[in-house]
Amino acid sequence: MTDRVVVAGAVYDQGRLLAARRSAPPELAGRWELPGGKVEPGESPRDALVRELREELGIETEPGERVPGAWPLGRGYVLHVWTARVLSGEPRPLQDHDELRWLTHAEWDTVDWLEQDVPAVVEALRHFPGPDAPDDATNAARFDDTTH
Ligand SMILES: Nc1nc2c([nH]c(=O)n2[C@H]2C[C@H](O)[C@@H](COP(=O)(O)OP(=O)(O)OP(=O)(O)O)O2)c(=O)[nH]1
Repeated sequence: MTDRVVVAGAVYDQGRLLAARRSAPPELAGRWELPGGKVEPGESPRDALVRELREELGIETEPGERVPGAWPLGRGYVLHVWTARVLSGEPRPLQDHDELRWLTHAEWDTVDWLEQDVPAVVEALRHFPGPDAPDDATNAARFDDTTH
């Protein structure tokens, strides 16, 4: 049986990556992750990501490129990561999280990531625009060209 996909966002803004601290379940609470959730049957990963980021953080986002890789989470789940830029809203920990933090590249390892997220975050950092990127729209268009 194929693993069920958990899609997570490497949400970036001004060269920083958004990290979210889980508030549940107890075995994951206090650890940091890339926000997202399970892809529902019949749903595209991009649609799932937009939905999860809206539900959990109250933001509207545009997914960019799929970060290459697939990270096993155990119990029949696998983590896929997409870059995503914020279109509107200020992220707030509405559901599943109790703290959010914007991290610069240099700060990426200053939070206690879930172990399985570490390789995903490292890979994501190689794929999201740094602070010197020309502008978000240009990057989003470039990513769209290369991902499908
Ligand atoms: N969202 C997310 N989940 C992760 C990451 N790393 C990781 O091990 N997980 C695990 C935690 C959860 O067991 C599972 C995702 O479940 P979730 O609770 O976020 O998904 P969901 O919003 O769809 O939840 P639900 O419908 O089951 O309540 O994957 C990550 O970076 N992001």
